[in-house]
Amino acid sequence: MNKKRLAVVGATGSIGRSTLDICRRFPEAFEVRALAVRSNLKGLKALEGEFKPKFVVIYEEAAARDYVPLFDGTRVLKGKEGLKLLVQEDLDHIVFASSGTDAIPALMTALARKMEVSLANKESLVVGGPWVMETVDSFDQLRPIDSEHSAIWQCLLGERREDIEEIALTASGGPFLHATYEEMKNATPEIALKHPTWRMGAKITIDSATLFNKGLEIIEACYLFSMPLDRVKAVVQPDSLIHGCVRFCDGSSKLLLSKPDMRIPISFALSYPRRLRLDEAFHRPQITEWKVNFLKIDEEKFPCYGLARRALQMGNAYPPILVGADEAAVEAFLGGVISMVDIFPLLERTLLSYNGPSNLNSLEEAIALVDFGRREAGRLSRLFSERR
Ligand SMILES: NC(=O)C1=CN([C@@H]2O[C@H](COP(=O)(O)OP(=O)(O)OC[C@H]3O[C@@H](n4cnc5c(N)ncnc54)[C@H](OP(=O)(O)O)[C@@H]3O)[C@@H](O)[C@H]2O)C=CC1
Ligand SMILES: CC(=O)[C@@H](O)[C@H](O)COP(=O)(O)O
Ligand SMILES: [Mn+2]
Repeated sequence: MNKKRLAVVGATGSIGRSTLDICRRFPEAFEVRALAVRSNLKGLKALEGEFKPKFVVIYEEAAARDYVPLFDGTRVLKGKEGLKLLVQEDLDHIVFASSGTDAIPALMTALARKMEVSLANKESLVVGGPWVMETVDSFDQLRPIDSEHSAIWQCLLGERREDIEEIALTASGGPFLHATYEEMKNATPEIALKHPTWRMGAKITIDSATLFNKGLEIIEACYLFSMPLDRVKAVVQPDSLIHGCVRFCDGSSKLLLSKPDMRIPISFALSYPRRLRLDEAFHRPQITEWKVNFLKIDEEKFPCYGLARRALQMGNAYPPILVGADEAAVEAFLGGVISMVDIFPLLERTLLSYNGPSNLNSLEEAIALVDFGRREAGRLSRLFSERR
């Protein structure tokens, strides 16, 4: 079997490390040729030592100046240009596991070059869904890693589009599933960062606590599977054992169940159409341990979920604004500037402050609106904090 030559963008993060763990376990299947990070030089150095990539990309140019590669042969690329150049190299597959929106141009280049892509980064689809999807060549070129989307993708294998009635994503409900409003208002970042079922980066963990993550995932699913909003739902499944469900026109439903471990959807994206034999470290839940318990999302308690759905209905300009606004809002919460319950009004007011066209014509305009959302929510969060 030829080894798949991989690049991992966001190599030092939660998804990046899980991806590299799969590469570590299957050295006969994968060769790690390129690693990209934002600024974590220490983490990158350790990975360079282990995987000996041909080149590394450091997005923050100031940080890149201090990087002395371990091996003479390692090429160091920098900044935006570096990320774009990564796609030019001799690769079979790129994993987009970075946070934020910086890697969208590289994703577009990879897709346009018909390369295989595994996508964890949900912001790319929420911001650029229409343009990303029109560049995708085939069902298996863009392979979702986000657990719910991987589940739906797997449920759809071998099915006809016109037979799908409804798609349902599951939500864990986050750490505040049973909390009161007062408890959420007084929650410290430390409490909000304690996710009940998944270990993830800080930004997505806070999004899970407000259920904004599920709102983003609804938008991600609508674009990815080309489904109208009224046929894409989310339900709470507190154990995170079931990740997604598709209901078909004959009354049958398919569910995908696995232990909550991101290495499982990652391995499927990397090895599709094969499956890798993951060892007992992945503890397959026994059938008698399965709990098929679902709850409705409490939209009053978690208004960020509905706000994201509304944003998609309002036009393709609004999801990018929300993405930028939420980055600023989560940063303000983690920095102690606002309370967790301020995140919703901050996002809503940022959306309302936009008075440009509801529908955009280009990806560049969408990316510009992420910046608008970030700036506007940053400004509003300072006002919120003065009033506290
Ligand atoms: N964690 C999870 O289980 C899941 C995550 N996702 C999505 O996957 C993405 C990553 O999440 P997660 O792994 O939790 O995030 P982390 O915060 O753990 O890691 C982010 C990674 O992205 C890198 N990065 C950030 N900006 C850039 C850039 N401009 N260029 C190159 N690298 C960059 C960081 O580098 P550095 O270390 O140098 O800062 C780091 O390696 C997000 O979009 C998230 O929504 C989706 C489903 C599940
Ligand atoms: C692992 C994964 O895919 C995350 O996006 C997950 O969905 C977060 O958990 P919540 O269901 O709590 O948002
Ligand atoms: Mn998810």
